[in-house]
Amino acid sequence: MIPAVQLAPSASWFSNHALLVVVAVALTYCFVHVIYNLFLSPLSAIPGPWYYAISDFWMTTHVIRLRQCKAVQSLFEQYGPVVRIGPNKVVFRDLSTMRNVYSVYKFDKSTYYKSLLTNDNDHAMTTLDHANHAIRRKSYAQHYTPSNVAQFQPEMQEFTFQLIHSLEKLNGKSPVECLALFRHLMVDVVVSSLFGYRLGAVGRWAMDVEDPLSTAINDFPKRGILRSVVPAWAWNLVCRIPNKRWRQMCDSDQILAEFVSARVYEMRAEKNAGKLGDSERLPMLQRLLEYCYSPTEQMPDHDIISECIGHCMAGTDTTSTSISYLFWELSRRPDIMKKLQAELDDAIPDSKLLPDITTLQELPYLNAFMKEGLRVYTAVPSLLERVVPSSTSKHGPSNEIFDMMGYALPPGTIVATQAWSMHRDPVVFPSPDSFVPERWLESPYTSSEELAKMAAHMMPFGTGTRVCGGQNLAHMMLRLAVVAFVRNFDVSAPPETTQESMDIKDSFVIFPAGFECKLVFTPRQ
Ligand code: HEM
Repeated sequence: MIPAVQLAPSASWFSNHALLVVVAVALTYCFVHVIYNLFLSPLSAIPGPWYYAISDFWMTTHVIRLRQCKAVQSLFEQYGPVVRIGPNKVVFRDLSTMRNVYSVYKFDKSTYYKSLLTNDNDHAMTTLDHANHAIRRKSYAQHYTPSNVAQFQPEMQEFTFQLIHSLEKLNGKSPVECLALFRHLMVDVVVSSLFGYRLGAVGRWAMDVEDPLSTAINDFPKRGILRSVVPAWAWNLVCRIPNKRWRQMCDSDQILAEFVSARVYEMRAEKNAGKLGDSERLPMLQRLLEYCYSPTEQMPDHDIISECIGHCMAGTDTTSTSISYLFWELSRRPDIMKKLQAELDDAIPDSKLLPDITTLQELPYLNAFMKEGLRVYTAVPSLLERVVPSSTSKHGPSNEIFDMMGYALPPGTIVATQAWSMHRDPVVFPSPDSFVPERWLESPYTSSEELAKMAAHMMPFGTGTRVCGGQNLAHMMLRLAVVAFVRNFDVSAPPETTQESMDIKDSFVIFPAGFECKLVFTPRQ
């Protein structure tokens, strides 16, 4: 017979009460965590709801409900310009802090941006630290200078008028879904500027034939969200669900990578064969193929591929959603439409022949409309997260504390502001929720100082060293699309497009609550 093993009295107590012990340790941990975050953390003096200070859970509920930027805005309205929204996260709405964080001290980005990786690899937007980003940015910066972007005007106009001709055939008889319409336009424009390649997405849209690349670009962010919530082991199973549309969404990253890789290998082959021209109008890819990180290190192909996918993603839905919202606004504001049409009829005698962009940049009411459009409907209204560094001194690490409007923030604190709130500060923009292009026109009621103050608060393309790389291209396409469409069409909303269906939702970029923006474009008499 095997003798029974006698446990020491204390060991047997623990084994009998194991669950109790675990619960007690967990409760003590939670208690210490709560007490620390509420009373002892260096951030505890910062205003904000107490429950936000102890957990990121509360802000996550707004993220899931696709209303983070509105939630942050109401916290500013309640608690003032600095608010603690998590145990380690502080948001601000203040011009000089914005300059310090993004432009003067150039804080590194937070790890949030890793959720935007393409091809499982970094591109400029996801490169967190300032030094590595500077090397990445140099690879493409020349491509988007205003003068270089202006060289791509002929294609931009051609694709825009291709759309206009297709819509003229519809003769205003049925609504068109603008998000898809302008996505196809932007896919053609971006692909042409990146690769010098004519994709024909607009042509396919006109023939009601699916363009797989445009679909993949639309699917890619949804895939990213799904991928981040499904455990890695389950992802392969999820992707095997036998539904064609579903599989297409799961494969969107592969579709994009295959398309871009094909362009890279094609152009590299041409380069090796000495067949690449040296014209002044280079596609961005040609610049990347020639770019070196250091005198001995060329930019590798996998970085070139993810950089190009990054630009396809960053440039397409942002611009097409902005254009869609501008037309939605015009569909319900005939007063603005009339003023725009009057100015454009005057400046553009032949509706099918647009003048050079420099002429279109000098039209005062159009300029005011574009600024107000970017203020109210910026496609990226979201928190642009940065991390307080170990030192803001140029003389190296010193563990000094960053002073944000009187609050001392230790290194590692995540700080951010958002365009949604900078653009809706009622002191700078009276009646901030109203769409008023006239606020941008100098008048007896608006001084040049007020105009300068409004301009300084605008950050539709971000701000500082990480500002949108393609903003000149975006500005140009927004303007060309508005001018060409307003000159040629009247626009109205069908009954299914309503204030509710167009309510702005955000998941870093914006989209309408109804996931579509149907409008009717009727050729002008
Ligand atoms: C209305 C249209 C657009 C808006 C509102 C927009 C907005 C933004 C914003 C806010 C950022 C900065 C993100 C941050 O600081 O975290 C950004 C970055 C970027 N955008 Fe855009 N964007 C637009 C169009 C475009 C276009 C057309 C392209 C190129 C084809 C583009 C390429 C990029 C790139 C490459 C970056 C990363 C910049 C870097 O870190 O070097 N964007 N964009």
